[in-house]
Amino acid sequence: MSIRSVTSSQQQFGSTQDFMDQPLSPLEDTPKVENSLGFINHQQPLLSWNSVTYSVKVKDKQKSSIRTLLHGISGEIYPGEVVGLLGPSGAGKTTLLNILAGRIEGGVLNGKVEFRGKKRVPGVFKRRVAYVEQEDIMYPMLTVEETIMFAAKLRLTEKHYTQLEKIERVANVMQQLRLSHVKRSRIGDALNRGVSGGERKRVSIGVGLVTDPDMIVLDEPTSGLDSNSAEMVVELVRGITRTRGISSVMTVHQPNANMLRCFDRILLLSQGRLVYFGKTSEAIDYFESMGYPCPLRQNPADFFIDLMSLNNRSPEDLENSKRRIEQLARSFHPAQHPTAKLSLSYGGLYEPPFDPAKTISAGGIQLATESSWPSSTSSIDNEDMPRRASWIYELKTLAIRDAITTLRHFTFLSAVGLNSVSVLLLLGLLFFKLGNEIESIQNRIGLFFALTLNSTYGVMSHYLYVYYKAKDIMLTERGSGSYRMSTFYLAKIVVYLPVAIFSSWIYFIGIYYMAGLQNIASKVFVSLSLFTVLIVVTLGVTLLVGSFVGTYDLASVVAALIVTTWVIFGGHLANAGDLLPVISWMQYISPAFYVYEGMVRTEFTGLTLHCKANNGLCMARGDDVIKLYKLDQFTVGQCALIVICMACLYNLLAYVSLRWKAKPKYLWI
Ligand SMILES: Nc1ncnc2c1ncn2[C@@H]1O[C@H](COP(=O)(O)OP(=O)(O)OP(=O)(O)O)[C@@H](O)[C@H]1O
Repeated sequence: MSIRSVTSSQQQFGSTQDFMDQPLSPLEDTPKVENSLGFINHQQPLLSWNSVTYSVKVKDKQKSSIRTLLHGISGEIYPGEVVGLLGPSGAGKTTLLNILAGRIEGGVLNGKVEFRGKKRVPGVFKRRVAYVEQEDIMYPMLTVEETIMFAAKLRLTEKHYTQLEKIERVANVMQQLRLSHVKRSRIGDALNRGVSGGERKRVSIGVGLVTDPDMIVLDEPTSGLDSNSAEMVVELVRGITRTRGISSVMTVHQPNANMLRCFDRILLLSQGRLVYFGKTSEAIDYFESMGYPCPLRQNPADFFIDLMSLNNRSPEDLENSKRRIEQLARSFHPAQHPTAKLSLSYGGLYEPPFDPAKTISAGGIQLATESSWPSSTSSIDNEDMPRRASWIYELKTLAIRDAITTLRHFTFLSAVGLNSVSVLLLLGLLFFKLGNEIESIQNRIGLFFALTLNSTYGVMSHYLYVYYKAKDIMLTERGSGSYRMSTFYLAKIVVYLPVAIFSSWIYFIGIYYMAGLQNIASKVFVSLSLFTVLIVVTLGVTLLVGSFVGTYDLASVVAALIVTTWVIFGGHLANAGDLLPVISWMQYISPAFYVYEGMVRTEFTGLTLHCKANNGLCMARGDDVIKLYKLDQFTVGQCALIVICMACLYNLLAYVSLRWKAKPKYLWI
């Protein structure tokens, strides 16, 4: 019988026997490889945690106090085992999960967590654990296959894995997660149709799995999924856990009975306290022995969560539920509880780690084959092992990924293209054939102002948007140590800059010739170069703003303020030499000022203007215009040098700021 033919509402259990007697899902038919290691009791836990206590400072009505979110939680997880963390909302499931995954920030953490019986070494542990976040944060423009392949390229070193091995590994992961049929489909997002929610979640798992971890940690992998997709995700995790001999731990809000049966053990939390940690199959009997029998035909998970929840319906109910939770938390002692020590008992035997020499099929799916699944890297994962791919390989991989995502980003490219064409037409027609009359002075100056304005506003608004899209993914990937910040930053520059420059050159060159500015190669070159350096400065400032401002909305406001200040002090709106000393310094920190002055000087130098009427205001030489507008404070060479320095400075600051801000500050015990 297919598991999908039984919905959660149809599956009701009243006793341990009912609960365990239900037909197995196809994945539970996974053949058991003969155990050479003996019973699970002989195994060392992969991860163990002892008396974990976690507190944070909370501010309430101007008063700050310490709130303890976890109270002395202990436990362990063995290879081949799936543990579910259950509890009502706010019980501390995610907090505990993050501590186990080494991803907790802030607060005070006490206790002991050991990986393979030793204190965790952050660099090594990060590589051995795949953390699957609740949100599926991936590039929507990449296909399923590309997403997993880029993860493999970034996290499997060239030294230990050939390209062919990576390709085989990706194919295997897709096969295991039943993604092969959608491998060429894009991930998608709210605006672009992509794979389904369940498939997207499985891709997230695949991204972690492709690195061959010892443990998968999943935060609410079923949230937002329909019950069929949710069951499938949990079953697949269970199948993979078994066949590879890894460990899986996940938080699940309200698992239905089928999902619950996928957990070998469950850890029940209430108000940050351990209420039960033991075999799933024995939980009903345990609570019955405590005086809380599971009502007939109720989903055991719902029953457990009801037991652990505060009941706010009346003050009396609240008191009773508090007393119950207190009693349950006090009564449960892992050391005295046999099931908490026994660990995996699936079929009574431990299924050893995945044997690549065997082909294992589960639920009709071939899970792995000898030729295609290299052995775990655990044995070679020591301190001397290169942590990552080489710098240049990493840069190349990130740049290719950025190029693909940028070129497939239709909205972004349309906005950039539309901006180029509309600016070209608007400014080109507005300043068409300026001529050399005296009236053309204002138009020429206005044109250079408009060009600096657009290159700053346009670049900042477009690239801030794409950068924030990539930032969330970067933070997630940096959390698992996928790559260096230097390669991430340079890849962005390598990809964004040509797009920004090329799209800006289109209108700059078009407008230059439409307006009939001085057609001397050296002048065109100098103005175009100044304009280009301004784009580099703007991109640096954009990334700088993006690095220290948390949200895109706020960053847009900050960016607009910066560009407005640049433009106000850019030398066009107010005569550069006539500003009050108290604010005149601001023009010197505005790159637009130097670029504007440099371009105006280049254009007006050597320009002869024709006077129609001799009314005393006639300036026959462009050089006189430069003096009149006090745009002669710096030579063109000095202007160029200053903006080049600014381009280097802002990009360096952006890199340093990004590196500092995006560095995960996790607590380790
Ligand atoms: N950094 C923090 N500062 C203050 N309170 C926090 C912090 N982190 C978590 N909490 C609080 O601790 C409690 C446990 O949070 P946690 O997210 O671990 O619960 P949960 O069991 O995963 O809940 P849910 O199922 O709703 O996600 C919650 O009440 C939460 O508001």
